[in-house]
Amino acid sequence: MSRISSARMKELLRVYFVMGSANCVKAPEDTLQAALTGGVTLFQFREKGTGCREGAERIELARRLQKLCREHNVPFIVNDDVDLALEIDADGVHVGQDDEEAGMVRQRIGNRLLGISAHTIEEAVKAYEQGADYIGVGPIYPTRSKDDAEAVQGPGIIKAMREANIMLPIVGIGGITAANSREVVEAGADGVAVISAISYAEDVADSVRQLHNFKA
Ligand SMILES: Cc1ncc(COP(=O)(O)OP(=O)(O)O)c(N)n1
Ligand SMILES: Cc1ncsc1CCOP(=O)(O)O
Ligand SMILES: [Mg+2]
Repeated sequence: MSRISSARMKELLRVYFVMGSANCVKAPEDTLQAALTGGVTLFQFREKGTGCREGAERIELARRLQKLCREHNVPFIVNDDVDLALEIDADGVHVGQDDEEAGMVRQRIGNRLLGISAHTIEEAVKAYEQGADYIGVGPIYPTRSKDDAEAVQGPGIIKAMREANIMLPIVGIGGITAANSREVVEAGADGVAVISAISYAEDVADSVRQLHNFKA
């Protein structure tokens, strides 16, 4: 299998659900099942934070969520943990600036999907050189889901990246809801990555459907 095309990656980024057990009101399997029914296009297993699963329990949870994604043909991305991604044969990995060096991650994962967090134009250029298939840019708006998040930048950072000729697929993240997703895409993002607007929604499937409405 060769590297994913930029066009296909952009389609997958449309509504990207990021989740771990710390983000769920119900069982993570139930939350993900509802989100898949609603039409998420990509999923990231981000098992961190208070009370998160560890060791064998973490791997078993990853496998159960991966199975659900496979049943819906939705690629399964692992946050931070390259060893776990390789162990369970995940579809890809997402790493940030403080994680394992992204160029090394690219070598380790072959043609699997690689997402890299970028907060500046310089980091976006470097992510391209390191072999990113997409960059995650944020927090765009204030978020309660990441204690160590960088400063909020607004959609303007995505516009600035596009004006600087960053052509990589971009997903905005941080505080994104159905009410503000359109301005993120209008700034140049190909899609939105979301934790709480999906995982804490009263009707999870419907929250995903609403997040799809940023384009006609
Ligand atoms: C799609 C997407 N974009 C950005 C991030 C943040 O990654 P990182 O900066 O490594 O922070 P953690 O998520 O690991 O706490 C992401 N996870 N996904
Ligand atoms: C993982 C991550 N990276 C930047 S902001 C963020 C948290 C996004 O969560 P929410 O969609 O609940 O604001
Ligand atoms: Mg990380």
